Amino acid sequence: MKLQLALDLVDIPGALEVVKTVEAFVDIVEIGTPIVINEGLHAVKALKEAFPSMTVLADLKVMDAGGYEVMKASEAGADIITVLGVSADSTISGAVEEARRQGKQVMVDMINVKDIAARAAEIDALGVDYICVHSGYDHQAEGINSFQDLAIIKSVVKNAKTAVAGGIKLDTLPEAIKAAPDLVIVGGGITGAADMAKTASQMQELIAQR
Ligand SMILES: O=C([C@H](O)CO)[C@H](O)[C@H](O)COP(=O)(O)O
Repeated sequence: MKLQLALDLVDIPGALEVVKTVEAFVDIVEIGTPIVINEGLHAVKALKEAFPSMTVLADLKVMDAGGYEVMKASEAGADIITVLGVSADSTISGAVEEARRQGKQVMVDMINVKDIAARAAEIDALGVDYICVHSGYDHQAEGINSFQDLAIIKSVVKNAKTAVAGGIKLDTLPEAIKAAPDLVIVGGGITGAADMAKTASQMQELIAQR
């Protein structure tokens, strides 16, 4: 099981500063959607240039033109690009085809998918690399988490790796770990901690103990 740090509410210098602090304790760094909106794919490029050996995920939440957007993110240095599970099969397949051409990976974000089991099975058959259940900021504000959805996708997904995201903190991480995803994604649970490195290191310890 791997740990992904999601960077959302920072600018490029702020993102690089956080990664410098926690790089020893995270496996993947995500340039989150808010950063992409504020800074564009320059943020992906800056992170990859500063940390060339780090796996970088661009959280573009692609909804259309999957092939083109995966191509642009790949050119900027992204290793993994997110596409929405609610988008058309052709968008997801286009993203997968382009990712294969570029030697990159596609993560499908299941945010707002109504029938998680049925859609996860369909998406798994499209050859994506990761399927991620995600309680976004708006759902988190309503008190919704994704732990139950994680158990559901674990029961239907045969090929893709599974991931979980959305409001995970040090105290709720054990619940996520229990369902054995391949990847746990944490944003504010690390970036909002008083000691980011200590928190990320404690998270890795919990993951190692499973
Ligand atoms: O994808 C995210 C969100 O939709 C904002 O774009 C976050 O990166 C994801 O939820 C992880 O961050 P936390 O919820 O703060 O752990």
